Amino acid sequence: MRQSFTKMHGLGNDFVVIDATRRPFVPSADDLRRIADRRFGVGCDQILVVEPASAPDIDFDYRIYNADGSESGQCGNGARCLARFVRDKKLSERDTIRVRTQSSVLVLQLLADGQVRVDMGAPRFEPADIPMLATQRETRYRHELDGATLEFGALSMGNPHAVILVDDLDTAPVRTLGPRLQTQAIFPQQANVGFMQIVDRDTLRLRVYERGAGETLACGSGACAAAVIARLWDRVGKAVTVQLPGGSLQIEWDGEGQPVFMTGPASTVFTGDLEWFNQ
Ligand SMILES: N[C@@H](CCC[C@H](N)C(=O)O)C(=O)O
Repeated sequence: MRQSFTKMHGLGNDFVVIDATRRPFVPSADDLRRIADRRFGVGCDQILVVEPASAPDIDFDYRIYNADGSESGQCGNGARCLARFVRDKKLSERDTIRVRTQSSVLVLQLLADGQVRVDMGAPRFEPADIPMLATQRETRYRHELDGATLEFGALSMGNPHAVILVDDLDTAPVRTLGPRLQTQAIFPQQANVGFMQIVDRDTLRLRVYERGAGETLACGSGACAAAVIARLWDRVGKAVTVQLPGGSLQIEWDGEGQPVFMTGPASTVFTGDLEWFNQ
């Protein structure tokens, strides 16, 4: 039997989305890498799978796989695409749905203008929750790397993030320092590494070297992480526009213990069938 899929993107962070509500989709890591391959497969940063709800208070389970076959507990741009997908495929008629990932419950709201607003949950800062090997929570962590002291903020948005402040995003060492910091032993599950430039109190610029996918055109959870860290460092207010290479997201955060809200677009590109995927 063929496996149908929908190709979608959120600001150029692209996805293969699969409906597993009626028939299970149980891919191996090799299957996932093949789907994500931009030459031998469909090509994407992440594969998103919609599954039947595993608890009464949610609408769907939402599984997230990176292009390298690893699984994550969070994908913000994917969450917006999932809301669009569920509506377009008539899996739900509701404007607001609750989905459960490996690590979080997210509330997705389809807005009248076609954008999607996501309650991403509250950021977690305790090192054990990120997870990160550190003796105590810090607003700024310092880490010796390649003979220099690197300063960054760290938190979990349901997945681990480190955020580095830079003066000039265009020349930031995203593809060299990103993978170096990502794979340090202080991050036992690795981390998504964001490079953030402050434009003004309402605006950030951001590039993210993602775990399992490399640098992407946008990272929704990374945008939330950057906005939270910038607010903790008193560099922005409670609502910020985060400008990513693929476009902008609106992020709102009321402070410690409160959820982060992310608003942005979700686009469908095409649908197809995986001819080789038989289950
Ligand atoms: N692109 C995503 C994040 C996807 C998962 C991430 N690479 C991880 O491994 O945690 C987003 O929009 O949040």
